[in-house]
Amino acid sequence: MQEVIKVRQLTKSYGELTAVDNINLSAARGMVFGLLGANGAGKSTTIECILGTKKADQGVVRILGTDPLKDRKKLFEKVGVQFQESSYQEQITVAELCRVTASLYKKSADPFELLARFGIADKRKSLVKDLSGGQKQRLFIVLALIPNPEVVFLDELTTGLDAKARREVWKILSDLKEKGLTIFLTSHFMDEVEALCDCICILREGKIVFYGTVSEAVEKSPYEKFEDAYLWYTDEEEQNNENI
Ligand SMILES: Nc1ncnc2c1ncn2[C@@H]1O[C@H](COP(=O)(O)OP(=O)(O)OP(=O)(O)O)[C@@H](O)[C@H]1O
Repeated sequence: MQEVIKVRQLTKSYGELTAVDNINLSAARGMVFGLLGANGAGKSTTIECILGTKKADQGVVRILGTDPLKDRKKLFEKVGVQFQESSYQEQITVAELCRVTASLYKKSADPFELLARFGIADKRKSLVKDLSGGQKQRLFIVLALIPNPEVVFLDELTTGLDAKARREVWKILSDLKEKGLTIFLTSHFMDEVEALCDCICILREGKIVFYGTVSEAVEKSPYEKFEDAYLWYTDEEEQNNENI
């Protein structure tokens, strides 16, 4: 098993608040790993510390065996990241943004083939700011895949997508996974997590409250449906389990 993402004893605080509290996780090649938790649980902070865009207070992170803080250049070609809208300038078209992004990489995928796969090829000439929320979201996944990455980080994967588009995105990601892509995602949709994730980690107030497969999460909870189990793990009042 090739460990593509390795996190050991990662901790990050903002002043008094410990946003990520001593977490360990591991994702193998070709795996879809889901980082879950309620708003404010620490998902984005964890991803930023893994990517090295935020400096952790403590812990070890390796992506493809490399320290992201020390060897950013080496990882740049191999890691795709879905950024949020604010990262882009206002007056740029979809085609321009795709071309500029592709020009940054030695072996980029064909951006127009990706736009077609994600059903937004007809928007090439539109300004990014004029796209609908769901079209933007699809574009941001396309941009993350342009490097032809070995591992991709997708934060709130299909937020804003309609039901059909979500299914299409799941299918494309499943195909890429079959080809060996490692996918690290966050999502608030439990049907999506069930459809895609091989392994999940549920955070509550920065701590891991469950780590394993979706079916194990259900088995170790008092519920039969994953969404009910998930809510139980994330609810401070209700649960008092010792899964970790
Ligand atoms: N720059 C910051 N300064 C101070 N506190 C922060 C900062 N960034 C995040 N936090 C706090 O850290 C905690 C974890 O935030 P984080 O954004 O990692 O959560 P999240 O799980 O990604 O949430 P969401 O699902 O809402 O995106 C929250 O309580 C948040 O308010």
